[in-house]
Amino acid sequence: MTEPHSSIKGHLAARNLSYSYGPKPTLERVDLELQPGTLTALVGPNGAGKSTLLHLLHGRLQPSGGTFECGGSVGLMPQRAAIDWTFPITVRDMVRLGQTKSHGTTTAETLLERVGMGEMRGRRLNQLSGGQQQRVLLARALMQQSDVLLLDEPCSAIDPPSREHLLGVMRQQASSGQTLLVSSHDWGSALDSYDRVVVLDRRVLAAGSPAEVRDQLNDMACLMGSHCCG
Ligand SMILES: Nc1ncnc2c1ncn2[C@@H]1O[C@H](COP(=O)(O)OP(=O)(O)OP(=O)(O)O)[C@@H](O)[C@H]1O
Repeated sequence: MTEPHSSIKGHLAARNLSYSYGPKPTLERVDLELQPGTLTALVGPNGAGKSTLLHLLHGRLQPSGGTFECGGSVGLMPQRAAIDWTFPITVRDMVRLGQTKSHGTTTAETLLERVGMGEMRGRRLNQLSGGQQQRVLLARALMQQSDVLLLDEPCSAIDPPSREHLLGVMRQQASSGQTLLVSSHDWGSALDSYDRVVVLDRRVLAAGSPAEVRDQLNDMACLMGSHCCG
């Protein structure tokens, strides 16, 4: 007998998902499928609805239409701007706040080492640079040990070596079976860091491997009369 998708750990499927903050729809009939152990980029212009989609999938917002199902737990790494960095705690305590399982098998120290912040575990949050804040947020998100992890712009405002480091950590997570969906402003060859890419602008405009998505967008631009396809 075929196993229903929703019971497969780390599988997530959304069908016709819609959401509006006001009279104008923010998301319209979004379909999305994430396979276990994959790293997917969610890209689109400012205001495309990327954060809104992540909050729907995390259960913080209720969809106005459509359904989604997920096999297992869902964690979220919020945008850096959503955090009060003046809160008077250390880096290590901040990461520990991510622990949602009472018998978690990983420690804040281990995760801080993985994101390259081991030596800064005793620092106060208000002493961190933007890139260091992103590393701490990733470590805190990994503390949740969720089956699916949604990351809201984890690579914004960081230097290229830090981006490579964080993407390397995300890739290791996917290799060990976690499903990751990463909202990003990456474009061009930077998309090749991901297994799959979903392009969102209120609706899903394209989805597939990085090469397939580039082709789909090129075809669309050609249909609209742009000169992109040479
Ligand atoms: N709490 C809110 N109340 C009303 N409108 C909102 C709210 N949050 C977001 N919006 C609007 O919904 C739309 C989608 O916003 P969202 O933050 O999901 O987009 P995004 O793709 O993540 O953008 P960015 O890349 O700039 O972070 C935008 O027009 C935004 O102004």
